[in-house]
Amino acid sequence: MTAAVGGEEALIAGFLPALPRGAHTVVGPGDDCAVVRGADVVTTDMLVESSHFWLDVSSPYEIGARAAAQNLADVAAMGAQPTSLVCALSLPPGMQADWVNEFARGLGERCEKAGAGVVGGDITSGPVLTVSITALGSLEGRAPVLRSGARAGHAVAVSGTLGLSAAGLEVAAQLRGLPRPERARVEDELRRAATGSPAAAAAHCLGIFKAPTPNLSAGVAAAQAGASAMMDVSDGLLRDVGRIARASGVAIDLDQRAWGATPGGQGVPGKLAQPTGPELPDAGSQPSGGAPPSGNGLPGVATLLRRCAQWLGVPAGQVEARVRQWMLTGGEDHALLATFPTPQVAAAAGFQVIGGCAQAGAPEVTVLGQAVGNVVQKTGWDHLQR
Ligand SMILES: Nc1ncnc2c1ncn2[C@@H]1O[C@H](COP(=O)(O)OP(=O)(O)O)[C@@H](O)[C@H]1O
Ligand SMILES: Cc1ncc(C[n+]2csc(CCOP(=O)(O)OP(=O)(O)O)c2C)c(N)n1
Ligand SMILES: [Mg+2]
Repeated sequence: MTAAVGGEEALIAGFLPALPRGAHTVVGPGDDCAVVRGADVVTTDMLVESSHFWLDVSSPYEIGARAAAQNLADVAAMGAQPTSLVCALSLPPGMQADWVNEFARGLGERCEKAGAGVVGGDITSGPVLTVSITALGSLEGRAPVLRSGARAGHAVAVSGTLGLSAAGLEVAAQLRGLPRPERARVEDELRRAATGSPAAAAAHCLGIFKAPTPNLSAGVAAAQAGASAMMDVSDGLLRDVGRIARASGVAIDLDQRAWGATPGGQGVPGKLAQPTGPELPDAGSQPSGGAPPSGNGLPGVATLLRRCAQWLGVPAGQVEARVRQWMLTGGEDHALLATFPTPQVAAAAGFQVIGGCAQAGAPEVTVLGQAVGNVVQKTGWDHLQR
C-alpha cells in the first residue's frame, strides 16, 4: 500500500507505536509542539536521497537508524545525554507505507537505545526522499564540551572507528555499477561471507556506511573525564581536526596511531595516495585473516579496511595508502574526536590517542610533522565542493 492511500493521519498513526516516548517527555507527539525536559543542546542534520544514501542500497530501517545515529552523535559530542528528537520526512511519490513504518522502526530503536524519545515530526511530499532531524540533549549540570577548549600540550584522541563508512561507500558504488543478476550474486556473497574474509570485511564496511554505530556513551564519559574539546567526525578526521585546531587556536599533529600503526615502530614504507610526497610508515603487515577489529581499536580497523580494499580490487601496492586515506579523510563513522589534558585521561575515558596539540603556528594540522597536502589530496567531505 502506498503511503498516499490512507493519507497523512493514517500513516502517522501506523508508525507512532514504533517510536520511544523517552524519559524526558512531558507531552509527546499529537499536539502543536512536544514538551520536553532536558533541552540544553540542540542540533539539526538533514539526509537527502543520493547525497547521503541510496534507496536501492539502504533499507528503510537502516536509513532511520542512520538518521538517528548522525544526530545523536552531535549531541554526544557536546558531552550531553540525548533526550529527544523530532523527525521531518519528505516522501517522493509512490512511497510505500511499509517503507515509512520500517524507517520509524530503525529511528525508534536507535533512539530508545540512546535513551532518547522521538517526540514529534512532520510529513510532506517532494521530489526526493529527505529526512530532517532535530535532536536535543541534556548537559545534566555539566559545562558543554566545545570545539574551542583544546590547549597546547593536550592529547588528541578518538572513540570509535575511522574510515569504515568511506570504504563502505565504495562497496556500495561498486554494487550499484553491476548489472542486475551479477549484483544479486555479489550481494549474496557478501551475506554469506566467512568471518575474517575480504567479503566479510566489505559487508561490514557496507553495513557501517548504511547505518553507522557511533559509541554515543563515550560523549558523556569524555565530558566527565575532563575532555577539553570534542566533536563527532562526520566530514573526515583531518578536516574535523582542523576545526578543533582553528576554534581552539592550537596546532595539532597526528601520528601513525591515527591509521592504526604503532608510533615509532618499524613500519614498512608504504606508498602515498599521490605520486609525489614523502613516504609515511604503514601499519605493518598484518595478514588478512588476523584478529577481528572489535575491541582491537584502530589497528583492528586498519586490518578490516585492508581486507575490504582487497575485496574492492585495490592493487596490493596501493592498499596501505588507501587505508590511510579512508581513515584520515573518511567521515560518517561518526567517531567522537576529543582532546584531553593528558593521554592518561584520554585512555581512562576509553579514547585512543592519535596525536597532540601545540602552540599555534601554520599549518594548523600536520601528520608526523608534514603538511596534510603531502599526505592526502582532500582532507574530507564538502557538500558544495565535490
Ligand atoms: N543553514 C544554517 N543556518 C544556521 N546555522 C547553520 C546552517 N548550516 C550550518 N550551520 C551551523 O554551522 C556549523 C557547522 O555546520 P556542520 O558542518 O553541518 O556541523 P556538524 O558537522 O556538527 O553537523 C554548525 O554549528 C551549524 O549549526
Ligand atoms: C549517496 C552518498 N554519496 C556520498 C556520501 C558521502 N557523504 C555524504 S555527506 C558526507 C559528510 C557528512 O556531511 P553532513 O551530512 O553534512 O554531516 P555534518 O557535517 O553536517 O554532520 C559524506 C562523507 C554518502 N553518504 N552517500
Ligand atoms: Mg551538520
